Amino acid sequence: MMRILKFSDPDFSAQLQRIEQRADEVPDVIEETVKTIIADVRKRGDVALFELSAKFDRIDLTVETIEVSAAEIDTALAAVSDESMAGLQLAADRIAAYHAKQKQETWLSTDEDDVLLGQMVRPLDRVGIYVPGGKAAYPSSVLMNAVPAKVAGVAEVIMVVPMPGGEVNPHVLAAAKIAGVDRIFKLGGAQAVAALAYGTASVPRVDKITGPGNIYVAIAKKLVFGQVDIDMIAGPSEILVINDGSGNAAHIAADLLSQAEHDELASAILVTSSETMAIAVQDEVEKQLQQLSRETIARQSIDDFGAIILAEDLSEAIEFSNRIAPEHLELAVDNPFAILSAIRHAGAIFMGHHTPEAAGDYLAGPNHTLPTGGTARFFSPLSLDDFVKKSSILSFTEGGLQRLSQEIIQIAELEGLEAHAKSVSIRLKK
Ligand SMILES: NC(=O)c1ccc[n+]([C@@H]2O[C@H](COP(=O)([O-])OP(=O)(O)OC[C@H]3O[C@@H](n4cnc5c(N)ncnc54)[C@H](O)[C@@H]3O)[C@@H](O)[C@H]2O)c1
Ligand SMILES: N[C@H](CO)Cc1c[nH]c[nH+]1
Ligand SMILES: [Zn+2]
Repeated sequence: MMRILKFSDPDFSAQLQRIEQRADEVPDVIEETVKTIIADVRKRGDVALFELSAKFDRIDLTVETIEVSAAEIDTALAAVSDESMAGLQLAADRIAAYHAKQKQETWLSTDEDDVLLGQMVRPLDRVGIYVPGGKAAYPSSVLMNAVPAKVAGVAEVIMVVPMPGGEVNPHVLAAAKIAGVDRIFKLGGAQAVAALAYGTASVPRVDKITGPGNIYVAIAKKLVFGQVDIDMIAGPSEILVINDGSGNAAHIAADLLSQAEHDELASAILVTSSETMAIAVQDEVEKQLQQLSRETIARQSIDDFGAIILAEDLSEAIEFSNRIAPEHLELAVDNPFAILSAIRHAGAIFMGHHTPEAAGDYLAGPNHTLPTGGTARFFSPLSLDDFVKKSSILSFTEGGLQRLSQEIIQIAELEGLEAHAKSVSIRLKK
């Protein structure tokens, strides 16, 4: 049973601690495993990948089979219905259109006649995208990562996806084809992240790794940061629903379960100012849980990291949500736009009673790769910015340098850096 708690209940603090430490404590236990895996891949390359994939994904890989072949892609495409292809294409088009709006242009400013300044935007050369595939296959995650990379102009997109038991998911490969992924490797978990970060004989080293994954993937990304860039920590899914008593309990329960079914470590929370709604959602969750094929996963997530919280009013609910900084925040209230400005931290905000989180997961357009574990306090959703980098442009005329030279020399002398000062003074007209 999903528990109904008030902020003043002693049980509430205990549950809040579990929820907040979900992202902190587990890594301590698992970090050593991930470190060992990364070190092994660095040292033994492909051989380590073959052994680890056999161990964790029950798949026998060789140099010949580690990469998905053109023939495997053709077989997959033949197995996908026209309707599924059309659905994936619609999603890809909407994601591309949304992300195209995020494009930043190279600019040069001529505010000062004798000094030209600007910023050049360039796509990354090679990006690795992690597509989860342990407990479920995620064609949508292929699109959410690869489409923006291609819109940004990334030359080479390398995808890794685990294929447990050697099973190839045709929809994942179809999504990769639609999105224009360049190469696909049958790798998952920390070993896939390590291969992308350091490169092996088979897997090319990338400049940046993006994409969500389970706790092993999230920690591996954290550990290789610096060797490569990463997007964010996008770990086990989360949803927090703020409700004012309006709306439909069955809809709210369905939205909570839509994230709980991802992972035992997922978190689903309702904060409502209505006791009637709290009880109705509690009943609905129980009813709907029993109908889910992934009931065991969803139930554990609900028991361990779920809660229905009874708030005094909407302000109390919003304050709590800002503390959690959820990956997905649903404002299931009559007038969501009236409270939007009070929301300080959330990966994505779903407004009103007709915007289920699942619409954002699949095809609304915004990215579904979002910060989790409270990191929405400082991380943003995956966006076009993740696939480009910028160079500053500086161009002085002789007169421009003359005009600003005294201050440059002055600051160089303040720092005691003589050669810096001289590099300017040597150019000045006597
Ligand atoms: N935030 C987002 O945008 C987003 C999007 C989609 C999915 N998700 C999340 O991604 C996750 C997907 O998880 P998943 O497990 O289905 O797939 P996954 O691909 O992330 O993880 C599977 C891999 O984990 C590794 N692994 C499993 N058990 C291990 C162990 N004991 N030791 C070492 N390695 C081990 C294996 O190598 C396996 O290949 C879920 O938590 C889901 O909520 C998040
Ligand atoms: N809700 C996930 C992000 O946390 C994304 C996803 C993919 N498929 C279904 N859902
Ligand atoms: Zn989802």
